[in-house]
Amino acid sequence: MAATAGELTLSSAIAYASYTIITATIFFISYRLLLHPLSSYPGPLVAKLTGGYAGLYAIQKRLHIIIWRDHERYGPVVRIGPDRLVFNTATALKDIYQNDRIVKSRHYLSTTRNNIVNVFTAIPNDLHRVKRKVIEPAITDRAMRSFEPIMAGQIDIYLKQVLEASQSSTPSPAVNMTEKTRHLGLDIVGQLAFGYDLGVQTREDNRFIMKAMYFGNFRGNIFHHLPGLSKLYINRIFDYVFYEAREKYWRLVETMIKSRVTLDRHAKPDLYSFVADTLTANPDSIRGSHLWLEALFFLTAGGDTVATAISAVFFYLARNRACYETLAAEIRSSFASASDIKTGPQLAGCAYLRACIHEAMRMSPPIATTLWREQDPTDDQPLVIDGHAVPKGTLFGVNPYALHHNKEYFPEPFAFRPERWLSSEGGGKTARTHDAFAAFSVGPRACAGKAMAYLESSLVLAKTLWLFDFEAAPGKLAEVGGGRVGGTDGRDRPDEFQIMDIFTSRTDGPYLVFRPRGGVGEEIGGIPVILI
Ligand code: HEM
Repeated sequence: MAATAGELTLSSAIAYASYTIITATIFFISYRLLLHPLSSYPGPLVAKLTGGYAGLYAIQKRLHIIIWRDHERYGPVVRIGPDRLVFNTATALKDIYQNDRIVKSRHYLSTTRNNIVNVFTAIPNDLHRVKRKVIEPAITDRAMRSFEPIMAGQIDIYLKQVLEASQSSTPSPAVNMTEKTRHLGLDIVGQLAFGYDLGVQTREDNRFIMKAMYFGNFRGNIFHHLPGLSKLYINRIFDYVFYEAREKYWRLVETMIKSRVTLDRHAKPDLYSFVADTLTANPDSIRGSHLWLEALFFLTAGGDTVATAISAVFFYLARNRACYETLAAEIRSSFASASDIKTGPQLAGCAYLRACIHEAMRMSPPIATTLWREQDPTDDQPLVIDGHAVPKGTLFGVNPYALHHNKEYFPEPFAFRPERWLSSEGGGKTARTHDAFAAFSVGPRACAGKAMAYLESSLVLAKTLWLFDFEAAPGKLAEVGGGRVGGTDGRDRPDEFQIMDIFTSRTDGPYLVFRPRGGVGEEIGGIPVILI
């Protein structure tokens, strides 16, 4: 039967549409593979075509492993998305992060509301300098010396709890160090921000903060890698699902600020005492104020990261007995009592302690995500990174986990060897090692809280080792935190402390069993430490 004119028109329209779609697809694929300014850079085929490659692994919280694997396959520069390059050398680290012609990627804004920014999300370098100058004095070495007694008070609570666990058989004496150090980290940063007692170590009621931070970071990391999502309806879904946790958290931060602004600015050695003149907040409209925005970031930056570093050291010490013995000997010969452990030449002289902290952060960085950067939009000069011309509009960065596992800088990258950080290894190797250390990033946008991170981790580790001996918990609990033999997701090394990359790193374990050291005649907050 002959086709009608209407049917002919419809089938021609379908055929026309199909040809158009096929031609556009072929053009799109050819462009991204052959004509795109980054087409000459190696990388997985799917990554050259779509940002979904990195996005998917970001959702799976293991993009750091994939980037490391891709560098092993494709070399020191990899095209990890249609418009993204990751580099894997110390030279690139310097070229990117210590370069005034480079700014943070525009996608940092996808985690802001109404484009109101804080020190972390300010994109232009001059705006960032202003913001950094405001908060930095609160976390310098000097500020830490005033804050140290308060930090030590919180650490005493942690030590008492470890002591109690060591003396109990029900519940199990095993302590989950991720949980313990995270509680401690939050209590310390609450004190540091607004002299506020969050009481996370001792009470349940504020522990929801960890969940709220988790979702905030995870969402932010997904948007860094799939920025289109932040503009879609899915953002509202995130808001809806996590509304309750976020709202509760925001109310708590409001309470913290309100209770602090009523006191004299010098009443406590906290962030507020440094920023009160510059970052004012009207008690009736705290949300959205600059003080509020800085506080939200400050609490996450300080509360989430140090715990990962400390748990990682515990994990690796429990599995590397020779390192444990060396560190214990250093600490126990440097101090006369646990209460002597404080900032000073003795603590600064504990080189092996510092080496253990470095080595643990090398293997399991507390921030393992690529910190994306781009050329300043106002700069029109050609940009070269590690000898490669990088077209404008490209996002680029170095992934800390991948660089920290690059054999060029760190032979046997999956072995815990604190000695690699000590000058006694000789041959100028340590300078090369330090040049490739990216845990705190480098340059003007590097971590402002380094002094606090080293102080907190040094005090916790040194005091713990002075007072206790410890080992991995017996049975299955000993495996928590490590990889699984035979795993196909890149997490197959039992002796590697696994991190879930959600911008900051999430961890679990290690579970440890503690034993108070005999004969040290020590007290923690008035409780005698007795060998049982
Ligand atoms: C082991 C612990 C820590 C690690 C590994 C770490 C790592 C980092 C990294 C990699 C950045 C750069 C982020 C980016 O470029 O997007 C950063 C920024 C920052 N960190 Fe830390 N951090 C730690 C602890 C702390 C602590 C305890 C504080 C204090 C509360 C802090 C405050 C900050 C601030 C204010 C920034 C923003 C700096 C700026 O943009 O100028 N950090 N941190």
